[in-house]
Amino acid sequence: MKKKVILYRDIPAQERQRLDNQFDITFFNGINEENKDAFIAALADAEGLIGTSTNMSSELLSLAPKLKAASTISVGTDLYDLNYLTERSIPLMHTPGVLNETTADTLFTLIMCTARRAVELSTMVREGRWTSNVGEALYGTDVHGKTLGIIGMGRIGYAIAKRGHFGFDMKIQYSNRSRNLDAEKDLNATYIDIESLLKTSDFVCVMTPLTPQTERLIGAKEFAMMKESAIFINGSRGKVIDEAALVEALINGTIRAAGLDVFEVEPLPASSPLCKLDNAVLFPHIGSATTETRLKMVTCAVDNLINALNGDISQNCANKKQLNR
Ligand SMILES: NC(=O)C1=CN([C@@H]2O[C@H](COP(=O)(O)OP(=O)(O)OC[C@H]3O[C@@H](n4cnc5c(N)ncnc54)[C@H](OP(=O)(O)O)[C@@H]3O)[C@@H](O)[C@H]2O)C=CC1
Ligand SMILES: O=CC(=O)O
Repeated sequence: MKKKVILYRDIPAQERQRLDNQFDITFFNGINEENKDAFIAALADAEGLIGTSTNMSSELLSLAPKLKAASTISVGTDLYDLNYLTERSIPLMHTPGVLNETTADTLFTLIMCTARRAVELSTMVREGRWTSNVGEALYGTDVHGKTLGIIGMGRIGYAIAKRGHFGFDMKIQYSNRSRNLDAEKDLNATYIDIESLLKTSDFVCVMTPLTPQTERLIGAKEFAMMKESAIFINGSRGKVIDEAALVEALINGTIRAAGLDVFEVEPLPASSPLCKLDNAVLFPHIGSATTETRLKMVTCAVDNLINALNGDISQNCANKKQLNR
């Protein structure tokens, strides 16, 4: 008999077929108030879960007593209660690596758009407010030759730094809990403490995972440490920063601008004060959102689930160490 698996996000047909070949699939196109009861009912028999963008609390997961493996179509694992899964010896599979370059492209787009005020000035043109040559009040700031500080120099941080170093002749500095020797060797990156990084970087880019240690890592105190000319970029998770403090910093001129792909609440409500600020560039969490990369992520997540339900968690298991397997 095929194992019962819940697919809670629509995926391309060829990948769906691969799941159907192996498992008895119950499909939900996202979980919402209307289908939540049906989802909860399906959890009772599910041995596998695959999808993304739904908060999988321990409360919800406790309704899946037969669960053997979960596979998230993301590298970030923060939507799952990893400790709870580990207590139950359930592996959480994720998709590291396949999205590094695309996500770094997105983050570099935020760097360029904020520095050159691309969205603000494009809007000016579209609205017929371009009436004379752009003067000093609307000048941008250079990216090339500046100092890029990366908080969270992991796979994606490295790919962003690579663009800065090779493409824009930027000086790279970074802050992690441990050193990234590849970045130091390949990109001449300097390892410094977070406070020094905040004080001396022209661009501060956050790329850590969301964990209890990184929640609200950057708040009012940290924005105050940054240069007035600094541009702040967040591609990690919204809760890694204090969003209200960022709004204050942008309004008060504590820092120059911010480029954000992630928010405390997603989708970002249009009523957010961020939406009123010309010096904030806001993307709808599109770090990895290209056709090519999203397909690679789905393929990876499907492989991961098949492997995990066959007892192989050697690749891409987020809690492998904790499971001692
Ligand atoms: N916007 C988007 O669409 C996307 C967002 N993401 C987000 O990016 C995150 C990072 O992905 P990825 O690069 O693959 O992950 P990695 O694990 O490769 O990198 C994370 C880095 O953060 C560092 N880090 C962890 N905790 C801390 C801390 N407390 N203080 C300082 N540094 C810390 C780690 O180094 P060390 O352990 O030495 O501290 C590591 O270098 C994901 O978890 C996800 O949240 C990912 C993809 C797309
Ligand atoms: O935010 C995206 C991810 O893959 O994590």
